Amino acid sequence: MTHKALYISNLDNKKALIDAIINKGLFGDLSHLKGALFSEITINKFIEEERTHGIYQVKTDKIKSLQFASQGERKKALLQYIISKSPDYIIVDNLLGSLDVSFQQEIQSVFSKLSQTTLIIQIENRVGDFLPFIEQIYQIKNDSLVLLVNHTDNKFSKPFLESLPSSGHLDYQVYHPVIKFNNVSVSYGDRTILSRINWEIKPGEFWQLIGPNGSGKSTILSMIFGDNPKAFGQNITLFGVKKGSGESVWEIKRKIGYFSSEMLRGFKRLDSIGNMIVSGFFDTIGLYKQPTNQQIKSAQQWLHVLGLFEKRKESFLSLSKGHQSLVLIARAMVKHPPLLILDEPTNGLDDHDVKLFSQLINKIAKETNTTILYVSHRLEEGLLKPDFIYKLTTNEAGSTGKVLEH
Ligand SMILES: Nc1ncnc2c1ncn2[C@@H]1O[C@H](COP(=O)(O)OP(=O)(O)OP(=O)(O)O)[C@@H](O)[C@H]1O
Repeated sequence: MTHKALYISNLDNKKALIDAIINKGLFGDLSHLKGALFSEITINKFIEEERTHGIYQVKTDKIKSLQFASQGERKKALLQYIISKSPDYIIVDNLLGSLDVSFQQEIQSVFSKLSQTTLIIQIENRVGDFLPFIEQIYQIKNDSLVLLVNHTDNKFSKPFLESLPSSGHLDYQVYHPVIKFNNVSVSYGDRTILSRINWEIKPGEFWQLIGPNGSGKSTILSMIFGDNPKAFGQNITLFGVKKGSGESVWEIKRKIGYFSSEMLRGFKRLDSIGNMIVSGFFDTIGLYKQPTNQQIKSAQQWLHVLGLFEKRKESFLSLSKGHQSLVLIARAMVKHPPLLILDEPTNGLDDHDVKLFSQLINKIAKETNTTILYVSHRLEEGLLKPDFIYKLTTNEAGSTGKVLEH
């Protein structure tokens, strides 16, 4: 049994490649074998089944439904389900994305064991994520498979040379504290998720939020950015104002630039790249209001920074995933928000795009006064070290948090 892998970029059509592996014998004839696909694609299919037919096939002792499970919990549950079906081969797509550090190690050893009896075909866009037992790693060149040799890519060592638009006389100190949680606890039914969280973020700081899968990171974000009803009655201060003392959700959202890799899936409309950035002033997707000259100028400066000014009238969807991410970060930043939230921002990006992403965030951290809250299991190589890390630790009685300083 020769385990194989395919190194792809965000420009390759992953779904078509998976189809070619399963049905067209890209890596040899699999038609007589029982296969499984370990991928977000499969998770989304099962969630669709839950929603439309009420069929709950993928469960664990802890998780009864994929819909309400965290990203990592979903992958754990899918792996357990796939193993229970004893397939002859498993196609693994984005093995480590969304997984916490300890589960990353665990899943690698689970697959090492499985590889003794089961053919593994792995598809990755991060060269560091291949399983150690894979014997042959291929990539697509001119529509054919070639072995991957010595992958280095230094093409974009200094991609963003122009300055970011200035925030003028905006005084970010008036937003102190940007976020303050005072003994915040959250429960679902009789399960406590967060237990007495105390956390203060000051203007201009760069934070990373970490914690194992299911520890409550997304829940914390939804209390800040979303309209999670669990925030009601809690002692939370946002931008110097106690939550619940009159500010509407929209007023809060106006002060936050938000980017998550999940957003890349949501855009189907045919907006131009330029409009996509300008729409950041209105917190809408697409442009419904006439922007002011100053707003247009600011958006144009972002287009210059990204090197996309000449392409501004082209469709946003024509860009690679990496460049779509950069445009959405510019869209989040164009209004000079006091807070930028980056929620698992590199999940799904390939090596090349992650380098671009890191350089853009470094530039934002250096050139603006915006506070950055970065939520990720990974600390990307090229990314500046955050000033502080807030770490959630899971406990039976709910996750607790503490600040780790560099
Ligand atoms: N609406 C809900 N009903 C019941 N349980 C929920 C609901 N929303 C979240 N949970 C549970 O709360 C816990 C925390 O979930 P959350 O998504 O905040 O974790 P996370 O730290 O972001 O995880 P991951 O790193 O895996 O994305 C999980 O165990 C999840 O199953």
